[in-house]
Amino acid sequence: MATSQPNLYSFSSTATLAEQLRPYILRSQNAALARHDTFRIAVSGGSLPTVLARALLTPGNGTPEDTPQFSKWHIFFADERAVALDHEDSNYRLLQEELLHKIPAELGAPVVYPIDAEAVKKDDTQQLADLYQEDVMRVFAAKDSVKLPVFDLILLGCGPDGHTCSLFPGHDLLREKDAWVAAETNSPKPPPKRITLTLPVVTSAIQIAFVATGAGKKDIMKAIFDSEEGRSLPSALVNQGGGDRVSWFTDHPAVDGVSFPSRGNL
Ligand SMILES: O=C1O[C@H](COP(=O)(O)O)[C@@H](O)[C@H](O)[C@H]1O
Repeated sequence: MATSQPNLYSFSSTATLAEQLRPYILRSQNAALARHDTFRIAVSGGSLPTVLARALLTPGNGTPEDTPQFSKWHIFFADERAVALDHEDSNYRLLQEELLHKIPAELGAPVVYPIDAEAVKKDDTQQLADLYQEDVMRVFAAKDSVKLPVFDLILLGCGPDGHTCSLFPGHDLLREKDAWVAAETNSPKPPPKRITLTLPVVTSAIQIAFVATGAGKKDIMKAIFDSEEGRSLPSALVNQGGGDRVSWFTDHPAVDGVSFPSRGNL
C-alpha cells in the first residue's frame, strides 16, 4: 500500500477540466516517449471518452510537447463489455465515435486493442479475458519473469457506486492477485458480462487519472475521500495502491462537501 496521498483537482467546468487534462496526458506521453519511444495507455468507457476527446482534439500551441503523437500510442481498454464491437454498450465503439474517428490525419493513428470479436460470439467471458491478457503480454513483451505490465497511463472513471474499470464493490475480483485481465460475469451495472484490468495492474501504472464530474458523483466522492466505510470501495483501493501517482480530475459539483485535505495544484 502506498503511503502518499492521491491528488484531487477540481475545476469550475468540464471545459476547464479538459483544458487541464490535456497537459497532464501530454506530459505523461512525452515522458513515456523519452523512456521507450511508445506510449502505452489504458482508457475507460462511460463518461471518459467525451472528456478525453475534448482534451486531445482541441488544437494546442503547435509545439511537439503540446501535440498528441498518436502514431506512437498503444491504446488498451481498462475494461470492456462482452458485446459486439459495434454494440451500443461497447467501450470500443464509444471511443471510436468520440475520439478515434475524429483524430486529424496529420496527428497519426494509434494502435488500438479491442476485445476479440469471435470470442464474444462464443459467449465465453473467461476466454475473452485470457485473449485480452495475451494482447497485453505481447505489447509489454512479457516473459515469465515479468510480474505485471506497467502502463504509462491509465485513465479511469468512477461509477456512483464507487466501481472503476469493471471492478465492483464487494466482488471477489478485488482480491485477484495473479491475472492481469479478469472476467466479470455478474456486473450489477448492465451488461453483466465484462472483462477488466485487475487491481494490481491498475495500481502498477506510472500514472493513474480518474475523471469524475457532475453532482451525481458527490456522495460517492465523499465516501471515497472522507469516510472509513468507503475505504473498501474499488476506487478507494486504487487510491491506496497508487498514492500520489493517482490524480482525480473533477468538477466542483462532484466534490461539493468533500473535505479531503490535500487538493493539489496542477
Ligand atoms: O460501466 C462502466 O462504468 C464506469 C464509470 O462510468 P461513468 O459513466 O460513471 O464515468 C466506466 O469507467 C467503465 O469503463 C464502464 O465500463
